Amino acid sequence: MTAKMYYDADVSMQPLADKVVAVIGYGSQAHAHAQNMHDSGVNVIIGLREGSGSRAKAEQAGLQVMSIPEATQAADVVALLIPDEEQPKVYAEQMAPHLTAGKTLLFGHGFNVHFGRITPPAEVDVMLVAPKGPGHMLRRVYKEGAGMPGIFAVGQDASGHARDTALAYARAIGCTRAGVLETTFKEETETDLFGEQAVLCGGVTQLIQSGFETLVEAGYQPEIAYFETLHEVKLIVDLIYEKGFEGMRHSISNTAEFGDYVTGPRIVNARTKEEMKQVLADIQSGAFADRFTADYQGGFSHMNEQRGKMRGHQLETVGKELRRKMPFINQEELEV
Ligand SMILES: NC(=O)C1=CN([C@@H]2O[C@H](COP(=O)(O)OP(=O)(O)OC[C@H]3O[C@@H](n4cnc5c(N)ncnc54)[C@H](OP(=O)(O)O)[C@@H]3O)[C@@H](O)[C@H]2O)C=CC1
Ligand SMILES: CC(=O)[C@](C)(O)C(=O)O
Ligand SMILES: [Mg+2]
Ligand SMILES: [Mg+2]
Repeated sequence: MTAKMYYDADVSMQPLADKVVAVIGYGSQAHAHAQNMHDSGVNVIIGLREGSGSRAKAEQAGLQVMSIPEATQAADVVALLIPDEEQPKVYAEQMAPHLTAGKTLLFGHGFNVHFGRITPPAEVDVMLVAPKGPGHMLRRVYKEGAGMPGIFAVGQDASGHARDTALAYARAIGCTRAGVLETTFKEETETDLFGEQAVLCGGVTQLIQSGFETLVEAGYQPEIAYFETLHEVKLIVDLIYEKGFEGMRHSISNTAEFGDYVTGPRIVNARTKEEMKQVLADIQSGAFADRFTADYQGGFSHMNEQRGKMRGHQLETVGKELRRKMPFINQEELEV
């Protein structure tokens, strides 16, 4: 192992002991950070916009809610956890005037600092703590007593002890239970964007959808196609997650393993990897960030078109019905 890994025993929560931490927002990451820190004994307050629909949910969780400027003013550490595209304006108008010397500004992703959309003042500590997974799962695994790996970076160390604050925060949200390591804003931003686009979100959904469509278009029953190309993904991935490729391949049949070696490289091939390199180049150059910002400024027309397209897809409608009959699958709406 070359990276220095940090676990619970390596990290003190002392840097947050007499501090107030404001979490700005109460969405996927924010509610998980806030509730995990609250359960870890940190003094957490929430900053929300006027008329926010999340106020009641945060208060129900026992958290004190304020306006964003008030929370920024009241806190020692301010975690900005609203959508990346919304951050620059909210930061400039409601937070920057209250970010006085000695405070800490913390991000869950390096996007806005790395791409120059937010430039914090020199007298504050600037850091990121990025859990490697969705916010709702960050909360779920914490409640189960487990943790989610995370990475942290110090962008600016005005106080001289920014690293200790970042590590304490990573521990408070449960990341040091699973393993934490140090990165830079650049490395976190580029690897996170690449991972979610090429593999985790874009890659996985396209692979599932193409497999499902291939079977259905060939006349097979959509329910079988759903079980085969979507439901079972989790079962296979759980084995990879627990035991790596070799452990997964130990569990599957020799027939499946042979087909895996023969067919895998036909589906994800040298062209795919070449394309992945282009995707990474677009991320590194800022071209993807510009495209994302432009779509946001145009009312997210591309994003909304894509959302609409998938909503009525057979993969989704059949899946919804099948999942309803599986009581062991969490049937509750996501908490926020
Ligand atoms: N989603 C994830 O799992 C991950 C996210 N991240 C990073 O975490 C950050 C937050 O992302 P995510 O959790 O997905 O965000 P969400 O989309 O879940 O954020 C929603 C929250 O942001 C608030 N909000 C939205 N717009 C505004 C605005 N203009 N003014 C004030 N509040 C606003 C909403 O307020 P209201 O409640 O009033 O509607 C809501 O509380 C990003 O930097 C992201 O890259 C990092 C790792 C994983
Ligand atoms: C969940 C997570 O890690 C992502 C995919 O990076 C994100 O939601 O931005
Ligand atoms: Mg991520
Ligand atoms: Mg991300």
